[in-house]
Amino acid sequence: MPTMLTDVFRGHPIHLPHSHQPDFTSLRELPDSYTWTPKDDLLFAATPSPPATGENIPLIDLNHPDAANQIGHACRTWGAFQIANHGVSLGLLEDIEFLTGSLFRLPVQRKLKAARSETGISGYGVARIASFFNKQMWSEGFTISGSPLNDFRKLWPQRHLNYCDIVEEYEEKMQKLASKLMWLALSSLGVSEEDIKWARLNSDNNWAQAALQLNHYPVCPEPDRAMGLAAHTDSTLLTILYQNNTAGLQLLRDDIGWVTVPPVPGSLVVNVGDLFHILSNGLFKSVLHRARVNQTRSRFSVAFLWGPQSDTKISPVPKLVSPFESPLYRSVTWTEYLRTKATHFNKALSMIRNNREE
Ligand SMILES: C=C1C[C@]23C[C@@]1(O)CC[C@H]2[C@@]12CCC[C@@](C)(C(=O)O1)[C@H]2[C@@H]3C(=O)O
Ligand SMILES: O=C(O)CCC(=O)C(=O)O
Ligand SMILES: [Fe+2]
Repeated sequence: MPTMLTDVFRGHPIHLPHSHQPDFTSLRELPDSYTWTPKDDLLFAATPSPPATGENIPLIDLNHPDAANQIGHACRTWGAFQIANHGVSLGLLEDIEFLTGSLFRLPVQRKLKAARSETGISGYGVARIASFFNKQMWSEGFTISGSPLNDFRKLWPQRHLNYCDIVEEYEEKMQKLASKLMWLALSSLGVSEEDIKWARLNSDNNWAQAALQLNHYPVCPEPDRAMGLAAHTDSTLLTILYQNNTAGLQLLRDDIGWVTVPPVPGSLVVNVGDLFHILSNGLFKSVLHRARVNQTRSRFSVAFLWGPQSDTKISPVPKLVSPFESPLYRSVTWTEYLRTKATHFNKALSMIRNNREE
């Protein structure tokens, strides 16, 4: 039996201090445990932010006839892009933003009723990657994988069914969009469905798995010394992020440093995850990103983390591997990769990399 995403961490417990979550609104000063220095994260001060160069992440109109090539170029250079005319209605984006806001505005004791367990994937708590850092992040999260019914019933005894409908519709639309984006990006490399039949990544939409990560970054008394979500790559094929109209997401570009993604109302941010980097034999960049916080506005984001069915082996597309070299990576399922990431964090990719003779 393939492991469902909901069971990925069964037998792989991780201890995260959800219950020590402070009441962010009452803090007038940044506690020491929330104060970050370059010692706590080597990338903390990679460059001043925002950078002076004015380089911006591409905004791609999905109705543009050259959208596939623009997406391919963005995946190779930035590992991310924003999209307009994506077909997801403004009403649905507003609904998911409303749901996210009302979830995080609940009293902390209520949120803790749906706390993520040590071996679970779904529920309320700090980011999974928190265990790799000495300092706490200035954020709270809620992960949905599979039906949110049980958790939502605990959070909103009266209104949970409405909210479940919103999540279901949002996931359905995101699933279709993610599949479309993947095929557009692959087509820019000359890869067709026929070329990777073995991976069962066909566009019938029934093969994928996903998690929805709701993030809240409260107003922070000392944003320059705090970290909303520390630098990481996603384990996904693709991640589609909706951010409310408040800046905070930053991408790391090798030669520039941290670049802030400006919120464009109604648009969505897409980033390449580790599995797409593997599938493209390293051509698409799994971009390091993080979230910073600010002193005046609280920020919400909703990440749709999208990957293959759990028993699907992902490996570099043979067409993209030179006949004189071995593929850059060994094959791996999403389950195997998530477990490797849960133990080795940012070393996970290098652990499945093939050693090549130079
Ligand atoms: C499917 C998943 C990807 C994710 C781990 C998870 O099991 C559910 C949450 C996801 C998330 C969201 C915030 C950043 C991240 C690194 C984390 O700690 O939890 C990602 C994980 C990932 O992409 O590896
Ligand atoms: O909130 C953001 O801008 C980033 C969120 C993110 O990276 C994630 O949920 O994986
Ligand atoms: Fe992320």
